[in-house]
Amino acid sequence: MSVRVVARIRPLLEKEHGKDVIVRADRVEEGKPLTIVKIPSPKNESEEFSFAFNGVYEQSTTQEELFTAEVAPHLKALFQGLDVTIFAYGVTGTGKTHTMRGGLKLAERGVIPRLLSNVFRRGKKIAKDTNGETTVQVALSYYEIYNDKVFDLLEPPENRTPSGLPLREKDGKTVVVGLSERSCEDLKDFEKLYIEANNNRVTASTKLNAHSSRSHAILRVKVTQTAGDIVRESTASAIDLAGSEDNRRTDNGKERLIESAAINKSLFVLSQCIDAISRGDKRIPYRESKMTRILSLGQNNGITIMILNLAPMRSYHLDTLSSLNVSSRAKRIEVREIENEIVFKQPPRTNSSGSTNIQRQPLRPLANAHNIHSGAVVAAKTSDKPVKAFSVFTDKASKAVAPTRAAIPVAITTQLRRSSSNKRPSDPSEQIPRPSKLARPTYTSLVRPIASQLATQPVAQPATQQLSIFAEQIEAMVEKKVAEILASRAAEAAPARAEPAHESNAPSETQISDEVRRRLDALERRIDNDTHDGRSEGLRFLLQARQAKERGDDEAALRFYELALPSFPGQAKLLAKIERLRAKIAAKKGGDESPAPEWREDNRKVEKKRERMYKVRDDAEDEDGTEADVDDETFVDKPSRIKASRKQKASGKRGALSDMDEGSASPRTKQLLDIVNSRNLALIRGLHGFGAKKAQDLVDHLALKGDEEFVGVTSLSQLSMLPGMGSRTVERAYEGLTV
Ligand SMILES: Nc1ncnc2c1ncn2[C@@H]1O[C@H](COP(=O)(O)OP(=O)(O)OP(=O)(O)O)[C@@H](O)[C@H]1O
Repeated sequence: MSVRVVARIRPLLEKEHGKDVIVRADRVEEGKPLTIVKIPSPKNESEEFSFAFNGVYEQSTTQEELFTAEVAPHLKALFQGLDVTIFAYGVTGTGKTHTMRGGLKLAERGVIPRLLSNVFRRGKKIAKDTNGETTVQVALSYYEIYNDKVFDLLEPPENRTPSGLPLREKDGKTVVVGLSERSCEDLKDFEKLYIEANNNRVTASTKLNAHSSRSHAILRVKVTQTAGDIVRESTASAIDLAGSEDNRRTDNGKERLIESAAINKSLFVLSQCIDAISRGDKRIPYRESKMTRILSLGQNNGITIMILNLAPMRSYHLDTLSSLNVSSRAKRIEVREIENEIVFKQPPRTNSSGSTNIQRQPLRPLANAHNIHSGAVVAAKTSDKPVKAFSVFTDKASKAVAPTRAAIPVAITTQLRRSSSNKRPSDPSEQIPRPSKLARPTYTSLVRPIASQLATQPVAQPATQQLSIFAEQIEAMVEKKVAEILASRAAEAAPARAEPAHESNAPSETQISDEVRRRLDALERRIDNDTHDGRSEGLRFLLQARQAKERGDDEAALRFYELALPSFPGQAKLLAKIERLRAKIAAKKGGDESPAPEWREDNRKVEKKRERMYKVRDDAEDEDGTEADVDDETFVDKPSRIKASRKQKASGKRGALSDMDEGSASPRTKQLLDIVNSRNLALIRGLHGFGAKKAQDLVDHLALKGDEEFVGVTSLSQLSMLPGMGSRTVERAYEGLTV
């Protein structure tokens, strides 16, 4: 089945009454359901573009109608073991959150509460119909992707680590490591959890939406049906994507602008993925943003429903065209529907009642299952369909041919019809001419003028090559534009910020926490840069344990230390920590009101540790043998990698960089620094040894520096000291440059 894409046009809000409405729903012919969205051409009002969808919902559509038509029919499949994904896509302020979450009143409740209500009802019915032989358990996880970092919404914000939770591929699915999961008994349970969790979500008021979501929110509802020792598990995912926005219209301040850049970038990657799939490319750029990795459009086995939210007014004209363009292509993604395997319970399953369930229960292979559909089986059964996990309906002739620009779905006016030889026969809705001329989905409207400029330039290269250059150019230009805007805003704000110097020499609270955060960030980046083996995962747990201890949350700290143990088996120091924490927690639970001597000792240690952290020494060494920050690393590698690299830095390595800096007039040094200071993502990514992440981190870091009196990176040594850099990286970049 292809991804089902439906469009929902929201009504005018009170303040919008009297505005010019330009988007309307239509049907292929009288008596048929609404499947077309019509919108005038921005260049010529008398021309109208038509976009075909699997369903179109008018302004008057209620929450219940949408749910009943689009989501309810898939509940049966969910209980049959299929995963179901529903996501809302669209420009900011078009009604995504309204559609997914909705209001508190019964009639206004959105897809998510209705989905849960139906899941509980169906679960109860199954238990009743089987006289309790089959039990149905529901567990939730809920997280957001904010500035391309994953944060658990079921945990309080103060538990967040600066770089968020890591992702990992497991059994062909992307999982968030360290995500908590809560079991949910009934709708009341869910509502309490959901409302609380939504308070943790990052939202803010922007000029275009008073309650704009600044993150992508992903709710996963795991349904586990157990009958004797047979367990069937499936997941419904409901995703409320943040909206793309035109920063010329938002008047966004710096923070909103950075968020906006992250949102627009991830949505741009999503549109690139959709394009790549619909072109039949081998390489789909999922990995370029966390959101697309998680969404894995077209790669998830199961049912996917994309709801495109639209605002009907003229003020959204170009944004609406852009999202119509992307979504109408998404319709062509084909997904295999494969049930999750049934699992035979061997040792009794420990189900997810705890607050931390690190990863999905692995599905064990089942030799004698009669109702497993493996990909191959399904493909064999449907021999006329491609074996790939996703594919695009294309004309035979175009299959072997490299896609050209003309092969990409294009918009044409209703007056123009395809010639019969050009028709796409496989999809009836394709009888509706597809729109063209429009700029391809753009990263943000910041780029639109650039994009249209590029789009109208004569095409000299082969079309495929030109498309990729086009995307890269857009990306590079947007990065540059965002950096420029940030820089100019920072420059404007600078005089206003100039304040009298602090009278005391003591660092302020914010300075301190910034410094601590920077160090934690640096450690986390190192973890991120490590390969995703057990060791880096272990390190991450150690980091989380340490942060939990800092907060005084010993139980969480213990949990994380225990989770780290498999990565560092038999480590005496780690075991000792775990023992100490267990004893401490047991003593606490024993109702001992006055702190035990051990407690007091620990508190003193925590105090000491805080003092040390606040001093923000570079050499975070453990002087007195008590638990210090780097303790956790010292039992990871002996001798500590950090110590070794510091020594290196202090001696030879730093010397090498200083040598390169010596001739700061040296063209190569200058060239490298120029590239860095350009903050141009594409250029920085081109440096030897810089991957996408490292380049992005550097650009982000430099953007944040806009706050300070920062003139740019002036030496290679300085560059090597920036978070995530290091002397080796800088040397490699330097050596890789040809002047
Ligand atoms: N179908 C609808 N009926 C009534 N009001 C709606 C509808 N859709 C959206 N709205 C209203 O429009 C406003 C914007 O909607 P919403 O916050 O859901 O947009 P959004 O797409 O999630 O925006 P963002 O991406 O900025 O988070 C809200 O006040 C919401 O209540």
